Amino acid sequence: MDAKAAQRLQFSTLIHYEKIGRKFGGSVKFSRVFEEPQKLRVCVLQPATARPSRNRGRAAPLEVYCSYDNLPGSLTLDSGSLEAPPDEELLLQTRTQEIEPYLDGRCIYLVGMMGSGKTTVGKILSQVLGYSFFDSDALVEDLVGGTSVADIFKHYGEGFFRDKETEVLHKLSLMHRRVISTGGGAVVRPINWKYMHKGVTVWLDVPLEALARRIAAVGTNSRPLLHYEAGDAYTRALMRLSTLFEERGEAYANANARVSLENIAAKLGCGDVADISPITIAIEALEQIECFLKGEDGHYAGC
Ligand SMILES: Nc1ncnc2c1ncn2[C@@H]1O[C@H](COP(=O)(O)OP(=O)(O)O)[C@@H](O)[C@H]1O
Ligand SMILES: O=C(O)C1=C[C@@H](OP(=O)(O)O)[C@@H](O)[C@H](O)C1
Repeated sequence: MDAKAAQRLQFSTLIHYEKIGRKFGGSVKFSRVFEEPQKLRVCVLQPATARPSRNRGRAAPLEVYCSYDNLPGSLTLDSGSLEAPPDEELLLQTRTQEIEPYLDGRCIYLVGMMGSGKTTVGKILSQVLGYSFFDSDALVEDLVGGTSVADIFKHYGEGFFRDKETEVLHKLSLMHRRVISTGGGAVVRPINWKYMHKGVTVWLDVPLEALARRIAAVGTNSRPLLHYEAGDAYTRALMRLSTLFEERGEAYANANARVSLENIAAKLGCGDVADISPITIAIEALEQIECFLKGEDGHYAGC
């Protein structure tokens, strides 16, 4: 290492890292330009003593080690506190252990608009809870001899689909230890709420623009209610989702717990809800479920 570089490395203030924030996977950025950046090696470690906090987003101490390629060993340049994402998997498990006794085997029903992540988040929750996962759309398809949702709408109409959906929810209401991803429109029939309220209902509340982006990315083949509008895929999805949300917004609010991606983004200080991982959403769902369940027992924790 040349003398100039060595001198620089002695100043811990040399490195100004910008906080990692909620960019999952994280990165450390330097505001200084190093003369030979290609030779600089930076290693950021989370010491074993830094346990994931109950409070996501809280700063966890990280150690920053720097060395130059040609320097044997590494020279500790700086250590301090960076906002780093704690180990989300571990946090998910911790939160699960905390809520499971309160859940007492009750099913979890995820409700929300098409594309809100009910299936994605539902699978994570079922896995960590050791519950079985069911997708009510898939159960309706089975009930109609393996006919796809799109074909059921096409050949038999929406009313027929809704009847089958109610039948499926009735059957599920007699079961325990299941996480159920419901269809986006399951909330419109009051009878469905009677069945779903046998378990705990959770509304995944995602901004419509984010939903439209997701749906535009995967297409609308499996979602017949999005087939009608003209325009590009994003605009079509957004227009149709907006109309549906006007009709259903209030119905979603019947859920026992609400997981708002906008609220998560605000809590974690991340600008775009698209940066919120399904695991983070699952953790928030567990926290909101816990609030609801503790409230039921008279020990309201404050959500
Ligand atoms: N947190 C997330 N961030 C980004 N994309 C997501 C997230 N959750 C789900 N998705 C994607 O959005 C699409 C719809 O998700 P899905 O779980 O099928 O929603 P739903 O079951 O509510 O219709 C899928 O392509 C999925 O990969
Ligand atoms: O919002 C709706 O009315 C629907 C949502 C779909 O489920 P997902 O929310 O799983 O896409 C499916 O049940 C059907 O296409 C109708």
